Amino acid sequence: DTGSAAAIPVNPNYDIAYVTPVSIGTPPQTLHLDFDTGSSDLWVFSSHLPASQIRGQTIYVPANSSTAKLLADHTWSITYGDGSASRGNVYVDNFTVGGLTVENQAVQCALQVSTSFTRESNIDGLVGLGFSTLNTVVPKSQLTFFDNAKPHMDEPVFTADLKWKSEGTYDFGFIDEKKYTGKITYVPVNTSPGYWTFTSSGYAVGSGNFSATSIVGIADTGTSLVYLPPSILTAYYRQVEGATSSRTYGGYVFPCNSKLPSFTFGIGEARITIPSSYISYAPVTAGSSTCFGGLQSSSSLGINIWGDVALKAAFVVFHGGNPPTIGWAKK
Ligand SMILES: N[C@H]1[C@H](O)[C@@H](Sc2ccccc2)[C@@H]2OC[C@H]1O2
Repeated sequence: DTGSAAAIPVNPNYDIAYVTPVSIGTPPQTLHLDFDTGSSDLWVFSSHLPASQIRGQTIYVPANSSTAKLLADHTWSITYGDGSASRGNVYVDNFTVGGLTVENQAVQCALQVSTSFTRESNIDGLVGLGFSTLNTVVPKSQLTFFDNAKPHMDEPVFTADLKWKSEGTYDFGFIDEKKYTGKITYVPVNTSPGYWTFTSSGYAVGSGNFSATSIVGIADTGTSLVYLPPSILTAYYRQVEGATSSRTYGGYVFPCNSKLPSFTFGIGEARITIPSSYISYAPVTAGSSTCFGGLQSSSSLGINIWGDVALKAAFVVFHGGNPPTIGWAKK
């Protein structure tokens, strides 16, 4: 089996997150979910939520699906890196992404979501594509859509072709040669943390020399920005006129009309360059002439994160073989 579905920016001006249409149940209910390689719960806004927590999202109504079955006495509760959270109960149902169907997929229904989810009216839930060891369902943890689909896939892979301010694609079960140029460089993945954790071989700021240094980090489609060690941030932002690390805005900001260098990171011998336009991320508040950077410090996170700002500069292969690997190509 294979599948292919759109990755649509939730906001026309800034790539905060991307959503992908999925079908759940019988007859099919279409929701737009945030595919997240940084977590492993598949959860949806549901008919179990209080109306006060819903603001335009589409809800999944298990009662309207003839194939939905409650997983009795199972619950889940998750808190994300940005402090957002949700919790609820669990059904299994048919789950289809871009023509690829998994029967009896655990669909975690929200009974409670935090305000940052309520505020994001274009996200109807998440599809965790991290390793199933991170799934929060108790007493029995559940498998991700990828783990359930893998045995039926032509190849045990999914790929991310995210794009700057435009619609990209998630493909499942195949690698589309038309979506990238040159070769795909694969590097090992450490699955123990439960994320797609890999080691980058170094970085360069603009046209500067490449600094060979191992950077352990995760590829996280659910995180908007790139979070790296402070030393790398200093090296980057000292090239940006008027850049400062702002306590007010919680990160590096600069005048929106400042000239920004590109940022290159290494994957083995290969190099991926993030264009400067991706790094001038967004005005700190609507209409402001101060902009927030797409590269920020990971010092408060305890983990380096290659989020959408980096991922959309590449074609990324999440290879679920034994052992899993991650592949990066220019496009
Ligand atoms: N893996 C990421 C996850 O997808 C999001 S959850 C989320 C929260 C609000 C709005 C949209 C998504 C959160 O930020 C970083 C990390 O946790």
